[in-house]
Amino acid sequence: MLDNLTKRFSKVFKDIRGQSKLSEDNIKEALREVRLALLEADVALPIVKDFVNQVKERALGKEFADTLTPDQAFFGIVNEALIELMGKENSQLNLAATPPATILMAGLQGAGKTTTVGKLSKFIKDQDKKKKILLVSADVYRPAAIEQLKLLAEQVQVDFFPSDVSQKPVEIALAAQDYAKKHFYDILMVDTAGRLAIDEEMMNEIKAIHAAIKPIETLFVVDAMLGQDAVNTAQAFNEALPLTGVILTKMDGDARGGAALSVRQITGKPIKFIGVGEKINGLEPFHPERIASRILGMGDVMTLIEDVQKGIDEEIAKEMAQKLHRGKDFDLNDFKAQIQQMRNMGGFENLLSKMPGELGQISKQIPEGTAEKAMAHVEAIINSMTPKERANPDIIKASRKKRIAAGAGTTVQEVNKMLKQFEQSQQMMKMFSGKNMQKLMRMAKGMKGLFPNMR
Ligand SMILES: Nc1nc2c(ncn2[C@@H]2O[C@H](COP(=O)(O)OP(=O)(O)OP(=O)(O)O)[C@@H](O)[C@H]2O)c(=O)[nH]1
Repeated sequence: MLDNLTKRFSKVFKDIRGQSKLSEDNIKEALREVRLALLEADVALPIVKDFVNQVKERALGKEFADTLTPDQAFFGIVNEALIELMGKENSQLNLAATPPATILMAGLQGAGKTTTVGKLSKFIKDQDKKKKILLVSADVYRPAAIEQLKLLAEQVQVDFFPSDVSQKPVEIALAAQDYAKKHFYDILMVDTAGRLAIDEEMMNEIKAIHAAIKPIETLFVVDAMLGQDAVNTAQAFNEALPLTGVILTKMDGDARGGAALSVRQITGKPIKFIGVGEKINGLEPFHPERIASRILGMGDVMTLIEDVQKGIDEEIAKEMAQKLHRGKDFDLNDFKAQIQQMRNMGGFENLLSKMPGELGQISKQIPEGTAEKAMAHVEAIINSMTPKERANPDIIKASRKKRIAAGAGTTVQEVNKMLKQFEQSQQMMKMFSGKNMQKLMRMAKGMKGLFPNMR
């Protein structure tokens, strides 16, 4: 996803690195790279021009904090401009209607509409299991489409309102809405027929459905891989129907990213979700700042954290199973290795402070150097133990504790405190092991490339 853009943008900041300040002359090449990156991504020329001008104006017109190097300042400007281009913040699904909150899905054939109805039902259910959802297909031209939706409804365990090809689309939608009202559904999702291209008949049909059921959300589903074409069809639909949002599908296959960058600017409507795979859980809310972060090679830290959080239970379960299997616990040798790895990534505080959002804020509350000092202290104590003691701290007797303390230049109390803390942190350290560690390493590498001054 967005690989080409990320590669292109990695070149942008190289020329500025090492400069003492930003000037018209030394940002020229970087601006040219930004322009090329966006054009290659299939962003429309007027948007590209506007974007480059804005970045230029901001780069030359602002005083920056002394703590920022010019490349960091330029990076910040580009990041901000990308986020604004994509609509600043995540635009959530609006379900604030007298039930049922009706969602109408529109789009061309093969865009991924039906699949997205299934994914969206799962997304809503995952957030609130109690939500009662009803799905209906008004696609009377393809019996297979009705069947496909029925199967999806079974898969995500939501209800399905049957329809058949002899009925009129508006009648189907109205009957489903009536049924949903009478049976107290929270949400009704109406899937509609797609065509190969925009034609008047299809537009009239969907306009009639829209007028009849008055949906709270009218979502346009479009294949991101179509680039500018995706944006143009979204615009055409938007002129015929008051869209409330766009869902870009197949972002997993879209290395260019042009649609994600231009939909908001051209249609004025937010991208609410992106499709990132064929599977039923392949749907993510669209967060402009996270996408900007990916484009700029920073990885998607927030989604990474969510993944890590989601992964904890699984990790602990796996670790427990392995422990039972080999009869070995996470020991001080592992603990020391983890501290070392953390240091290789630039240190715990450093990592934390480079993370955007809430985590970045947390780092400001920790007095500088505290975490690093504590880690160094712990490491010194571990270093003065024998390998056997590290593997099994329980064998450490009082006399040995004295010598360990002396070896590390500390007291027995400190050794005891550290052993207690170690016990408590065993669970936490597992979070930074295996798969999660690899993810964090990748993220840290991305940051190091952009901030060469980082420790
Ligand atoms: N890789 C990938 N494939 C997707 C995504 N979303 C949908 N697809 C695939 O795109 C194809 C078309 O999806 P459908 O849901 O059948 O498309 P549709 O818009 O309902 O098509 P019609 O019913 O013909 O209008 C299917 O093979 C889906 O698996 C996505 O986010 N990523």
